Amino acid sequence: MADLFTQTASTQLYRMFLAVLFFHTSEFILAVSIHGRSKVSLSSLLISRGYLVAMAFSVLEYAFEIWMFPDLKEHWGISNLGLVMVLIGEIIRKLAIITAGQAFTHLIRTRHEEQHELVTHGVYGLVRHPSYSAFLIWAVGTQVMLCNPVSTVGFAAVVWRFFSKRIPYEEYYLRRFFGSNYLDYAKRTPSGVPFVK
Ligand SMILES: C[S@@+](CC[C@H](N)C(=O)[O-])C[C@H]1O[C@@H](n2cnc3c(N)ncnc32)[C@H](O)[C@@H]1O
Repeated sequence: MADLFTQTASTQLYRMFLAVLFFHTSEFILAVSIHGRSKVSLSSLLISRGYLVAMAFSVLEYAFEIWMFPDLKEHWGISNLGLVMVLIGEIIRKLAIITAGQAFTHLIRTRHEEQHELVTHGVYGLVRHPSYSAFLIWAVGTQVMLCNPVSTVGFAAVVWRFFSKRIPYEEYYLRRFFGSNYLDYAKRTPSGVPFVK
């Protein structure tokens, strides 16, 4: 376990800690500034039990591998690629939240509210679900950054599965709210999540 205190481990784990802290804190601050403190709960930090289990697993994987296979963590090209993915994911996600503004709710709307307008500009002109594409890139990036092979595949599979179910549900309501406008938008704009139409 002394291996956990090497320069490599402290740099990689510190980057991971900063990435997670920045992601959730900025998510919460943005939600409060867009919707107001009274409408934002701790769930806006996007921390669920499943998420905590996945993060704990990734740290355990890291500890095990740096102990048993320390050379695996010395692939700095891969680790830095993960850092770039984390930064790209952050930027796209925040652009999506700011672009959608009031339309961006952490819980999927199932009732149409008068002020809810269809957003098709900015990053929403490139893909229909920019914040989900961004989260997928961010989450997988955290594991690439740690050079964690098992969690890289695991995070990709779990996050993809989550969005592959969430997108049809979310779009069912968007079609009800915006009718042919949403259908036209969906025809010309990809979902942004691989293999989800
Ligand atoms: C967590 S946000 C995610 C938005 C989008 N799926 C994304 O990945 O950027 C979910 C909320 O955004 C709303 N929403 C999603 N796409 C939208 C759009 N193009 N215009 C307006 N509201 C949208 C949904 O009604 C839902 O309440």
